Amino acid sequence: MKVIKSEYVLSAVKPAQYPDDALPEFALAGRSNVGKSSLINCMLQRKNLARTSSKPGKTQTINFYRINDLFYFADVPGYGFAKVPKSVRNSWQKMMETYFTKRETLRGMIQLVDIRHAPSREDQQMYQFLRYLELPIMVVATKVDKISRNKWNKHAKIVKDTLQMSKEHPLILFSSTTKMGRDELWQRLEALLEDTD
Ligand SMILES: Nc1nc2c(ncn2[C@@H]2O[C@H](COP(=O)(O)OP(=O)(O)OP(=O)(O)O)[C@@H](O)[C@H]2O)c(=O)[nH]1
Ligand SMILES: [Mg+2]
Repeated sequence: MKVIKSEYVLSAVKPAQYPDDALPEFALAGRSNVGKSSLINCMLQRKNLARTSSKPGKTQTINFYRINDLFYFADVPGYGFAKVPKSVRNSWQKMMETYFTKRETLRGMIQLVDIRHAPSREDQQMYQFLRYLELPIMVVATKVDKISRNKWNKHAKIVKDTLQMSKEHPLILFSSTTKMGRDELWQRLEALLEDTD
């Protein structure tokens, strides 16, 4: 996709605040610091449209980005971040559960895992939860630039096996640093946008 226009629209913590123009939407999911906001910037070739940080817990609201006036990316807070108080974590979790289950315009989910590590229990739970929603899922194994090429296949297999990934769902090896996987993810997203139009 040629990105002609990409803009931050708004941040929401509850459904009444979500954009209501009914454009299709793709949401990110993954633990804190895995690279969700970085992936959005990489896809849009924007350095700092979505705010990133080397410290986990940067994204704290659901942030909506509109692309080519055609669809949205929704950036979300990550899970598994121990350093915020439990009450805050619980409210994030509720906010996310509401968003994932109630958002009718969701056309697909991009679940990120870190290629370097076997998916955590929370990653596994998230994948199961997304399957239950019956939306298209793309699993993105990111930070591929951090391991050597001869380990990619082995690590990809660990991701697939640990998540018990369905053959329906693609695993895309990705790096926001080198842009590896960017074209493949765009192809998947474009196909989903065309599918149900
Ligand atoms: N080497 C490398 N670093 C990455 C990659 N993607 C993200 N990072 C780095 O990882 C850190 C976290 O990235 P973010 O995009 O802020 O992560 P996030 O998932 O949005 O985190 P939260 O908002 O806290 O949930 C930053 O320091 C990024 O520069 C990647 O593909 N390769
Ligand atoms: Mg973020």
